[in-house]
Amino acid sequence: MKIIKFGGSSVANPDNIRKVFAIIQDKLKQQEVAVVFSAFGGVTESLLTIARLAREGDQAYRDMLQTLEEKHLDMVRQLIAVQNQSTVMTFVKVRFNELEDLFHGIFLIKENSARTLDYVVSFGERLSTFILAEAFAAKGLKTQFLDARDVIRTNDRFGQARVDFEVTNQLIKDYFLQHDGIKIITGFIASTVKGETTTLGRSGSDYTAAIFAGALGADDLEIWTDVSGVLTSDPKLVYTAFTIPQLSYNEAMELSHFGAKVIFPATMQPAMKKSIPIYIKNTFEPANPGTMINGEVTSGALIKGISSMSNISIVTVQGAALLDGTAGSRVFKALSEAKVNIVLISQASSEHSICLAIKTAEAYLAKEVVEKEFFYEIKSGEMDEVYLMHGFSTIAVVGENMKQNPGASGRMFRALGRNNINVAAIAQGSSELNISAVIPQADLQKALNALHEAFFLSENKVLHVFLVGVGLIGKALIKMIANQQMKLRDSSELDIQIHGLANSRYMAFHEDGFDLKNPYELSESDENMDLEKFIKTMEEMNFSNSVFVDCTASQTVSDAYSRILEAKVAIVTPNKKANSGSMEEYGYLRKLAKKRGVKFLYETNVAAGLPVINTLQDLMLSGDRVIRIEAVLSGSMNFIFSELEKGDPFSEVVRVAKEKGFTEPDPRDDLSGMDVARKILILGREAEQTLEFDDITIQSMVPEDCQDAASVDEFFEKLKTHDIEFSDLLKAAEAKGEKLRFMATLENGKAKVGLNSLPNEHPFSSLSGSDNMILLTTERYLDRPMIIRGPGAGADVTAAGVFADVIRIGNYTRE
Ligand SMILES: Nc1ncnc2c1ncn2[C@@H]1O[C@H](COP(=O)(O)OP(=O)(O)O)[C@@H](O)[C@H]1O
Ligand SMILES: N[C@@H](CC(=O)OP(=O)(O)O)C(=O)O
Repeated sequence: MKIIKFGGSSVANPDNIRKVFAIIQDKLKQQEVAVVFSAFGGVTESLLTIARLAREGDQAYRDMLQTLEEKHLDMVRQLIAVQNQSTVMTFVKVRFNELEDLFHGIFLIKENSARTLDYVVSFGERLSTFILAEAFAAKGLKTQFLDARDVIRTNDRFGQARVDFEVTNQLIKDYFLQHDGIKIITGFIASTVKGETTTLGRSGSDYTAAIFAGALGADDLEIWTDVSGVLTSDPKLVYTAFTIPQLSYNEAMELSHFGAKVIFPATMQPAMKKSIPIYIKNTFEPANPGTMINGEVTSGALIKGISSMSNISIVTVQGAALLDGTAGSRVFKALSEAKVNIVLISQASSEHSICLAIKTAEAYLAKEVVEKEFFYEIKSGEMDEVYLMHGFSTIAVVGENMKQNPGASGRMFRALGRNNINVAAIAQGSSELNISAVIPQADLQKALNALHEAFFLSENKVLHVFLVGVGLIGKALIKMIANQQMKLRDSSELDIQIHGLANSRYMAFHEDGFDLKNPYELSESDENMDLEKFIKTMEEMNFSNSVFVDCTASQTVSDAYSRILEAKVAIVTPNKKANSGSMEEYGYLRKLAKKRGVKFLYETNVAAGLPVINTLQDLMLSGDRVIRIEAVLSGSMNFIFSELEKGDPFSEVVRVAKEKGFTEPDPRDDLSGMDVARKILILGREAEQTLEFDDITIQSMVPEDCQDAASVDEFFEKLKTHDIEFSDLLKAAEAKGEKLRFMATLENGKAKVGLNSLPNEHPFSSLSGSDNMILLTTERYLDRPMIIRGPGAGADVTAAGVFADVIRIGNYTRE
């Protein structure tokens, strides 16, 4: 004998039901089965809402009831041929007439007790199961509709009744002996000895199925739902969750107790007692093996799954009175008598306070009953008033292997801490089957994903990128990530996803990550760019391992860095603005990044993708000291002064440089030396020197009268009048066998930027085109300085440098 249960999601509509019937028919080919059904998806919830509206005197309950009746009649029409419909139609209508009377009564007396509500919701399973039994019988199979109230006896704890197994098991066995046909059984509902309707707790149909399996000594029990088994985490919150092939009864119980809704915790007891295996299967993917739950404890992964529960409040009971040995038990007794469920308990060894996680809906009742119990102690000041805090979730990592293998709690709290998630309370069962924590509800999804990554995907780190500035560099970066995505996944176990994109006008987001193979083009159909909103959305998406990539040259964007780092989001940028501002800001950003445990990387601030900043940082970290930095840091200036040697006039060379795209649109931005000054400022700071921009001596290459030229054309006209001066400079250098190079120097804490005449043997003299070159003279590299040379500008090399920084973040965040 096999017991199969189909949940509300499996019977939510006629299409699903046809799949369910196919599964049952398939099973029947192999062995005898009995089937347990829940109410049609969403019906229990609707009945509870209608009852609430009626109690509140809201007439809207009538329309909702009508809609619900229509839904059931429609099921009959769609599942059963017209000629066989009448009995079922009558059954449905009679039940809805009764419901109408019932709700009218609630409407009049404005009361719906737990007893009434149990009766109300029982209609869900009674209606669905009767309709399904008739529809199945119409296929020519002998069926037997069984209202479980006839065989499951419980106490009168309405809403969450306890089963009297002795009586129930006998009644079930007798019923099965006395009745033929395939039993089609209502889940969830039962009755007291007096015949009052009770329920087994929300989602209790799984339990019904287990009760039947236990009573009949079934070979196995199958729970069919809308997911392929118990997953490592709720797939609605963790997209990378995957099916756990096998769980022990204890592990399954623990996961479900802490919120894995896929199976009802109590289900395990009757099955466990008789060692009946439970299979969790997917109605919409029947071939998937799903999860098997049995008595075995398998070795392997440190934990099996992570579950969570929302709408939790923290109830703190505190005061000297608790030091008295009996006070703790008084707290729990008071709560138990009031039927308040405690999700988690945490008590410091001082025993001075107890912290309880309780569903918010029950928290006020908890406060009330505990304060009543300790009325005199509170009055005398031996105990504080019970303190409530709302807006929390519990999160639990579960697995029997934690017993033998230490390290689970370290990994759990490291992952939470790294993602800036505050832990309000912690508990670890003495069985070491679970470690649970209470965290702010707003951080739940982030926490689940961070833990999931830390425990299951540590080989595959996911980085969530938010890219501002989809210009030349930004576009090149997206292309590079797209080309490398597979390789990074396979060889570096790094998964990079882009969730936010913005240019100066528009912005767009993608929860699952943009498809990089077909790059997304921002357009007017997207939202207008609003940096505040961009950052807010990034914060709300609340991913673990988020990286903000700034490929703009904007001061406004760099002004937001502190806020971004504060939110524990890493930053990667070629934008020099933040690092070339005040020394105070430079220091602050570094301190903040360190404090928040995230990286701020900007290798491309200087010389594009050339490894200058990383090299400097490594030298400093390893104890070297910089004596001198000499550098050609402007590709455009180098192009201009090396081209000048060919004999063309200065203004003409500058014009060609502009036409080739080597200069800024207004070449004065390069000729002024300001950009080079910013770069040497940053290098100086990386060399641990305290430098402000104003400390730098800058020799501008823009003649004074050209500075005020209103347009670029006018500038070129005026520049012509200075061609002679530049050719004289060149001639003077050549006469000495030297070359002109525009360079930056830092020595003895002084930085300067300007044109130098250098001997032919100087490394800079060999530089041509738009290359950059940096000479680092340090205590270790004293006789022969370290030379870094290569293309120092261009979208591709800069994007490559940004990409390398992003990958570096992936490696930093790895455990
Ligand atoms: N660890 C988990 N594994 C699988 N599903 C989970 C888990 N945690 C929560 N769930 C949720 O449980 C749902 C199935 O439970 P439920 O809706 O009660 O199903 P049914 O209607 O079949 O009884 C899934 O759709 C899923 O969102
Ligand atoms: N219908 C009941 C019982 C149940 O178990 O439903 P489901 O199998 O859809 O979770 C409820 O919603 O609580």
